Amino acid sequence: MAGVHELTVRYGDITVLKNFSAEFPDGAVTAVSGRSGCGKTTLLAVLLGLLRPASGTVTGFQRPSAAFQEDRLLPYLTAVKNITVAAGCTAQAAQDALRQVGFDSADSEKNAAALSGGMARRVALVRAMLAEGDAVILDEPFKGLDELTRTAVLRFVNENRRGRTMVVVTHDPRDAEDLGATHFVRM
Ligand SMILES: Nc1ncnc2c1ncn2[C@@H]1O[C@H](COP(=O)(O)OP(=O)(O)OP(=O)(O)O)[C@@H](O)[C@H]1O
Repeated sequence: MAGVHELTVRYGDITVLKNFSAEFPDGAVTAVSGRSGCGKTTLLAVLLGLLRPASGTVTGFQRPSAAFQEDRLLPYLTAVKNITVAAGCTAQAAQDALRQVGFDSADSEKNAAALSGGMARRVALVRAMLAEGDAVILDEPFKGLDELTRTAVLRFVNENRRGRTMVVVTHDPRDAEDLGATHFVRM
């Protein structure tokens, strides 16, 4: 069972998480919710090993992949390259995946810096889903996507989860349901 135990996280003098514990069952989808600013993204950063807690332990999450709200793409690589470099897949696999989430071949060859916000979001999600690893961590994956695009992305995520443990931050109960969440963490 992956999880965090008695986690305390600080930014300077500000304590964001204090003795926080949660479980993320292996192979299940866990939806994480809570008011804005309560520390959801901070929790994800700890799960990914990007942020060191002041105290507490993290178990599981040996090789997680992630898509953050701000996408974190390499701006001067194409959409396809952003995926192949990080996920270690072929260009063909990246192109096929991008097509499934609504890209045409010209968009796939644009630099990330030239993509719209919703396109960059989709590249980041495809990258996270195609990456090898034992867990997938998604922060508000459908935020700002129109309904048709959301449907395509949702299908792509569900078809490419490969039974991995997934942690999804979302305010929307519909996201949790559509992703098949069976566990819920309220922060
Ligand atoms: N790098 C940082 N330096 C200082 N404070 C930070 C930093 N990152 C986040 N915080 C603060 O930590 C708190 C939790 O932020 P976090 O982004 O984890 O919240 P959240 O629950 O994900 O919010 P939202 O739902 O709005 O995305 C906030 O008060 C935020 O201002």
